[in-house]
Amino acid sequence: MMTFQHSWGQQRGKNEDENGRIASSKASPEERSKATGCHSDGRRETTAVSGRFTEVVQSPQVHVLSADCCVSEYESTSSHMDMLKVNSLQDIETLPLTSWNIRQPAKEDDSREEALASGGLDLILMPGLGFDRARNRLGRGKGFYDNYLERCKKHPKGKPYTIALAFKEQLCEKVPVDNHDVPIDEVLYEDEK
Ligand SMILES: Nc1nc2c(c(=O)[nH]1)N(C=O)[C@@H](CNc1ccc(C(=O)N[C@@H](CCC(=O)O)C(=O)O)cc1)CN2
Ligand SMILES: Nc1ncnc2c1ncn2[C@@H]1O[C@H](COP(=O)(O)OP(=O)(O)OP(=O)(O)O)[C@@H](O)[C@H]1O
Repeated sequence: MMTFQHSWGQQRGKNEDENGRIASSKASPEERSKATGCHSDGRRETTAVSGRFTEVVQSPQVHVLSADCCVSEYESTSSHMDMLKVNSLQDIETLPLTSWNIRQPAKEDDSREEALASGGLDLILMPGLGFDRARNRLGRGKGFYDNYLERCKKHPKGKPYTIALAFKEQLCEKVPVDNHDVPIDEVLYEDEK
């Protein structure tokens, strides 16, 4: 089983501030991977889900956290993405695959609640091609997540906490970012060895 035992978190070291930020490139995902030295060929990408948690206290000793889970639904012709509620693991596993091999509800499936039309989100597990120590994220270059986080900030719940799970191939020296890029709150990564 894969474990993510290390983290780059909120407390930045002295070399982990935003000094090194450089302009965003308009490069393709392949060019972006090459330029940053991080490698993700789609076979090792951690999954993307988001959730809203409810604490159910069963007894003073037992706390159960229940979560409403959502998956992304992106529009390939724009930078618009929604987060739609899923009902179970089996529900996720039976969603249709897009041309990018991402499972998401079909366009005509209007039965699902959108997170920002209801209670908002507590947490997003962020996908990405690569991540650096300043917790910058290299995405697929369409701005889906940065735009979605902007929308979250306008919701009463505010911006959800963001965590990325990174395989070692996805750890980069420096990810190119611009003013729109929202740093990840915490990057959990596996052993770099
Ligand atoms: N698991 C997972 N879900 C995710 C993402 C992700 O990276 N991983 N996304 C993270 O954002 C969003 C989907 N990102 C996408 C980004 C670009 C294109 C796209 O249509 N690309 C162009 C080609 C671009 C190029 O190669 O230059 C195309 O296919 O025409 C599709 C989806 C939402 N859900
Ligand atoms: N909130 C925003 N408002 C306006 N433009 C934005 C916003 N977020 C990103 N952009 C623009 O969208 C383009 C793509 O952004 P970027 O390269 O950061 O995408 P990405 O994070 O890699 O993509 P994705 O989230 O889809 O994986 C850039 O030109 C960026 O300036």
